[in-house]
Amino acid sequence: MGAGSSVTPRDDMHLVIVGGGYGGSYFAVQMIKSGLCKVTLIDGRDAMFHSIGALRTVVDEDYFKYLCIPYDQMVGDSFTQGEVSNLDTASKTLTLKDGKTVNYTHLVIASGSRSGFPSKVAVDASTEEVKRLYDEYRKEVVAAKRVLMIGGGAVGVELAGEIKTEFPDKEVTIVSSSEFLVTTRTKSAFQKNIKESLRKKNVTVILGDRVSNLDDLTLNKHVEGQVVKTTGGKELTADLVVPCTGITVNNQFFKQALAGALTEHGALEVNEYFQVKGHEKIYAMGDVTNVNEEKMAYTAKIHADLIKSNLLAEAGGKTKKAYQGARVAMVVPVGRTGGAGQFMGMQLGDFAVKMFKAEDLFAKSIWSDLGMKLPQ
Ligand SMILES: Cc1cc2nc3c(=O)[nH]c(=O)nc-3n(C[C@H](O)[C@H](O)[C@H](O)COP(=O)(O)OP(=O)(O)OC[C@H]3O[C@@H](n4cnc5c(N)ncnc54)[C@H](O)[C@@H]3O)c2cc1C
Repeated sequence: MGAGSSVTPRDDMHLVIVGGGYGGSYFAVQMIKSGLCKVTLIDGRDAMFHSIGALRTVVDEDYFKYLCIPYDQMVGDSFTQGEVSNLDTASKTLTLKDGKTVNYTHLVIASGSRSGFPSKVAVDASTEEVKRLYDEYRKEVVAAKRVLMIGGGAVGVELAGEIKTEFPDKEVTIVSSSEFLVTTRTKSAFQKNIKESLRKKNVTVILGDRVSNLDDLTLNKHVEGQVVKTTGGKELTADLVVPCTGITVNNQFFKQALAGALTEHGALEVNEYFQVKGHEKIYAMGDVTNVNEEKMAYTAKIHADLIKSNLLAEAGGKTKKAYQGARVAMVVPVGRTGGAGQFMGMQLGDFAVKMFKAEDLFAKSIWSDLGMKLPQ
């Protein structure tokens, strides 16, 4: 039992968490600390991928040491490595790709989302593989004089900023079909600030125009002089074209079993306690849910805190709390020197963004939240 805890351990409870991203890892650490029950964290990787730092690693080899947070050091024997391939809700069994099975009494689905490299990596990519991927990709970036991002969400903007900060002589362009950068959930002052931040770095931004010859392009590889065409009639030349076009829910293993709770986008419908529709003992958190808010590590952690306190409340016969939603906190670095942010109704400029996030991309706080010592 956790030190100083008044929780009565439940020997009949086995809490299994699928997905050790920002939500699942933090939740596992907290639940182990609580001493309530046996906890198993399952992930296909050997280490949590700190995706917030992924784009810095594209230009800075040194950042790699913060990128992969080893599960064995984080949760010890409570970790099982393997990609979950099936869920059977009748027998309460998960099957892993290697055939191994894990039974649960309570299940938390925190399998998150995927997006193209270099913002995320495969569910089964080892730390060694992740290092190799970024080392190789850095060479593609170094070789390209002209880099073009397809998509002006947070990933397109941040990657443009990282490349321009490290390599000011490269031509960097963002093409976005949306008229908004990052997300429509931000105020016009944020839009103005982020555009100004990109302008100061000499990033070319084309909004409200769509790449029309995607199928003809070689993506994520240095190919001298590719012509990127847009529906607005532009022809742009780039030596590296990077897709930065949004996220897809990781739902393969529960698609069938939880078909009745899937939204049209494949996310899981949850109630105000994060219980999956129609399943009292199955919870979901983070990017995999249909909660109508920005998909963020920050909100995944708030979901985790709520599920934890409700499991403890339930065990102690106390009243559960309903989710009240999270306020938008959007801080987008444009390289390590600044960017734009919107936080608790305030607009943040270069200095605040640099101090709050841009310098270390939350490496210190993420490692520390997981009870880990930051590598030197
Ligand atoms: C470049 C970038 C910058 C970002 N910056 C910020 C930021 O500054 N602040 C912020 O709050 N958010 C930020 N985000 C968003 C944030 O990363 C996501 O919202 C967050 O990762 C969601 O956390 P999660 O726990 O739901 O899932 P994830 O972090 O996606 O983790 C899911 C985990 O599940 C595992 N998994 C999936 N399927 C299976 C399976 N079948 N079997 C076993 N394991 C499985 C995966 O391996 C992974 O470890 C950023 C994202 C990117 C890409």
